[in-house]
Amino acid sequence: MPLTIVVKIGTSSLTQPETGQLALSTIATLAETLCHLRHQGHRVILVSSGAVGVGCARLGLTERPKAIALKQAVAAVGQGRLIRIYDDLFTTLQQAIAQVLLTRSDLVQRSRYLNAYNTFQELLGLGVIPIVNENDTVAIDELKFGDNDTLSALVASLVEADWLFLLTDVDKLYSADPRSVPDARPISLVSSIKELAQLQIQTGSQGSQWGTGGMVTKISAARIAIAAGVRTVITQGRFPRNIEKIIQGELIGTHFEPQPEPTSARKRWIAYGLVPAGKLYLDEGAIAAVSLAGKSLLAAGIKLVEGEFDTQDAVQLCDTNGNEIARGLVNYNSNELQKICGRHSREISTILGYAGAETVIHRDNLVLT
Ligand SMILES: Nc1ncnc2c1ncn2[C@@H]1O[C@H](COP(=O)(O)OP(=O)(O)O)[C@@H](O)[C@H]1O
Ligand SMILES: N[C@@H](CCC(=O)OP(=O)(O)O)C(=O)O
Repeated sequence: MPLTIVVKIGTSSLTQPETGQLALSTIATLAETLCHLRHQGHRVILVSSGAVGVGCARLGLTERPKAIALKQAVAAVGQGRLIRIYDDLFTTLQQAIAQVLLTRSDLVQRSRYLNAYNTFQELLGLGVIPIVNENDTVAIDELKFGDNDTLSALVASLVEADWLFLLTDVDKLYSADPRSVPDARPISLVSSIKELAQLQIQTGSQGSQWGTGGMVTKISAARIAIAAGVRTVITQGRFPRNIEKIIQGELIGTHFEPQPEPTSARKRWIAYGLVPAGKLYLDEGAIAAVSLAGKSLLAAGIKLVEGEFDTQDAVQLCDTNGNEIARGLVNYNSNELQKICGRHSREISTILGYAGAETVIHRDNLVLT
């Protein structure tokens, strides 16, 4: 059966750690592997980092720039070179590729989200391998994926992929960073989001010299993907041929089993496509109603409202410590909610002077995170 496979490769696997130069043999083997998967009839998307790393090598910069404008300029230099290298390799293998550069705002607006979906379907239907990266040169801070682990999970969720491979410079996930904790325990299988929380994995604060997110963004990417029903694997980028072995059933790397009942596409868009504009802090009764009983959120259970937002914006629902439990689309703006929070639904029309919706967030627009 044809599978949809998303492969994400990080800067740490694309470049040589000592020099920052491209790891050509890895990239060539990756291209061969992806072509092989295409020949077997599978639909393949590559999410490739490396624009900033390659741009730095091209310009002789010895470390990743911190200033935003410089990073954006460097990415513009690197992305062109990166795609040229991919195009040369894939052309040799007679495989068409496409460059797809996305920003967060492309997934925020529902019409653009659906448009991105249609474009991916069209490319995959044509047998093309889309090569995706964040459009670093124009992305602004508030509307950024920030890291390609998250981007790849959102793409995998968008196209409802069967597999997401996160290729990196460690062979699998460990209980702690194996670089600083040599006896960290390797983890081969994570069978649910609940188990992931119980494992209490230590990730340290950052990734390798050229990587951005480290393991923390891979774990949150895995959560997004498995909620969408995508089997996710963290494995070593230096051995791209392992992808085929893994699909054939070998337990290489760390596998995250997909949730048996994936969240619907619209709810995934609410949870991960949209950027939340505010926070609602709930009391215990409201948390139980929303998270255990699957009910809508009423004004009475809201203790505090944070941020400025409009009707139909996405907000985070949190416990009193600020831990997020859900996201949803609000039926009231932040000014209205300041006035009605903690109050019974029947009081709303008197407080506001007009009749509003009975629920603050209807359960159809609410998704547990
Ligand atoms: N619990 C952990 N298990 C494995 N690796 C970890 C863990 N915590 C932190 N790391 C670090 O994450 C790094 C990979 O992240 P990163 O450099 O961002 O890679 P990439 O460029 O592939 O996205 C590894 O080199 C490793 O040192
Ligand atoms: N978009 C950036 C990559 C961001 C990123 O997530 O990098 P990495 O942690 O190496 O996967 C680039 O192309 O340099």
